[in-house]
Amino acid sequence: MTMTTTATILVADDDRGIRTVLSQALGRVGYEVRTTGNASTLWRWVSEGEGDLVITDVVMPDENGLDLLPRIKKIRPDLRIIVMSAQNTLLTAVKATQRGAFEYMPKPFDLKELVAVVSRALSAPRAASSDTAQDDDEEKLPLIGRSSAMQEIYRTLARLMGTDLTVMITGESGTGKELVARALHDYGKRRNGPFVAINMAAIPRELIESELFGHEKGAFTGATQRAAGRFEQAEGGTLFLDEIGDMPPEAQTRLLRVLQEGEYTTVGGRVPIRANVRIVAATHRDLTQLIRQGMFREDLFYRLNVVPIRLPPLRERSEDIPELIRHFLAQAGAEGLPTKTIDSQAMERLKRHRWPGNVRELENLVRRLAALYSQEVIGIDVIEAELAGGAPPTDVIGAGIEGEGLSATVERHLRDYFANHGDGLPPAGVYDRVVREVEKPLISLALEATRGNQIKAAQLLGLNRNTLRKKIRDLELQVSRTLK
Ligand SMILES: Nc1ncnc2c1ncn2[C@@H]1O[C@H](COP(=O)(O)OP(=O)(O)OP(=O)(O)O)[C@@H](O)[C@H]1O
Repeated sequence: MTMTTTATILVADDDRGIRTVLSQALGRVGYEVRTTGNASTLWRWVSEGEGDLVITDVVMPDENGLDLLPRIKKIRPDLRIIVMSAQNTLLTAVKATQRGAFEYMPKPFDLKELVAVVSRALSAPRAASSDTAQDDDEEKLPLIGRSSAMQEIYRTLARLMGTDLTVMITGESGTGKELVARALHDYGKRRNGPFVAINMAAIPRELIESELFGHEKGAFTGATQRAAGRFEQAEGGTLFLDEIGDMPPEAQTRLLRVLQEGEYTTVGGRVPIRANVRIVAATHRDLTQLIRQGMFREDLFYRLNVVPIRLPPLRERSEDIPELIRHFLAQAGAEGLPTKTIDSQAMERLKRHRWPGNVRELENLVRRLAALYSQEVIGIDVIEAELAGGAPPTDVIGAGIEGEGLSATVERHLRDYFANHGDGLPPAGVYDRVVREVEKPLISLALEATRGNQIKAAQLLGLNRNTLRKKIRDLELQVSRTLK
C-alpha cells in the first residue's frame, strides 16, 4: 500500500456524533481529519484545494451532499468522495455512483469497513472515472424497501453499475429477482441495449437450445427457416437467464462454452458467432444441492456465480412491508382503483405474516384490497379474512378452506364485498373484475403445471388454444419468461 497515513480527510456531516466517531477512528490510523457540519464549508475547503479525500453525508442543513458531487468532480476530478447516507434508497446509491462517488456507505456502517474503504480510495489508481449516466430526478424507484438487507443490495447494485460482471441472483420465488436483474440493466452501462429475459422453466426442454442460440433452416423437424436466438436478440445488452436451475444438461454445456470462449453457434450452424451480452442468472433453487445431485454443472456454476446477490425472503425484512404496501396501493390508485389506507393494527398483522410468496404475494393481496373492498381504511378483520383465504389450496376443487367449497368461498368474499357497500352499490363492472380475479390464478397455475406449454395448458383447462392465448394477453400473464 502507498503511504496514505499523512493524507487529509474532509468530513461533512451535520451529526456531531458521527463527526466525532469518524475523527477518532481515522485519526487513530494516522490520517489528518477536518470536520464540518455543513456543505458550504466543505465546498470552501475543496475549492481551496484542501484535502485528499472527502467523506460526506447526503442531507445537510444548507445543501444536499449529492448536489455537491458534480461540482466537486468538476473542479477536482481526482478527489475521491465517499458518500454516507441514512436516506437509503436505491436511488441514493445509484445517484452517488453516477455522480462520481468512489463508494456509497449506508448508515449505520461498520467503522472498520469505512477505514478499509478510505484506504482503498486513497490508494486506488486515478483512472478516468466511468462515464456518468444521465440522472433523472423524477425517476420512479424500481425497488422499494430500506431494510438493511435491501440497502446492502442497493450498494452492490451501485458498485456493479460500471461493470459487465456476470451476476447470479438467488432468492425465494417472488422476492424480486427479475426486478433486480432489470435494475442491473437499467442503471448499468448497457442500459441503451436490449434487456432480454428467458425463463428456463417455462420453455419445453427440447426447445431451450434453439431458443437461446437460434437455429438454422432445417436444423430439426419444423425448423422451416432460420431463427435468431435470445443471445442474438440481447446483442449489446443483457440476457437474463431466469430459473437457471432448470436448464437441461446439453444447454448447460453449450452455455458454459459461450462463457469460456465468448462465442456460440446456432443449432445446426457451423460458424461461431461472437457473443456480446452481459449475463444475469437467477434461481430460487439451491444450486449447490443440484450440483451434488449431478443436475447442474459445477464449472458452469462458478462461471455464473461471479457476483452472487441473495435476495432475502420478505419475512426477514418485515420492516419494508409498510412502504411496499403504500407503494402498491399508490400503484393501484394510479390504475384507477380507489385509494385506501391500512390501519395500524392491520399493518402489524401484515408485518407478522410469513409471506411464503414474498413480495408477489403481498402485491396480489394489496391489489385485492384495492379492488374488492369499499372501505377507505382497511382494518384487521379484512386482513385476517384475506390471510385466511390465502391458505394453501387443497387438491380437490370444491373442497376449499375450512371444508367449504370453492363456490362457497367465492360467495363469502362477494357477500362481504356487497355488504361493505352498505346501502350503496359497488362501482360498475363487478362481473369482469370478479371473473378476472378467478381466471388469473387459474390460468397461471395451469401454465405453471404444464411448464408454460400453452397447448397442454389449453387441453388441461378445456379451452381453445386461441382463446387461451387471448386470455393470457388480456390478463397480462407473462408466459415465455416468467410464470406469474
Ligand atoms: N423490492 C421491491 N419493490 C417493489 N416491488 C417489488 C420488490 N420486490 C418484488 N417486487 C414485485 O413483486 C413481484 C415479484 O417480483 P419478481 O418477479 O422480480 O420476483 P422473482 O424473485 O423474479 O420471482 P420468481 O422467482 O417467481 O420469478 C413483481 O411484481 C415485482 O414488481
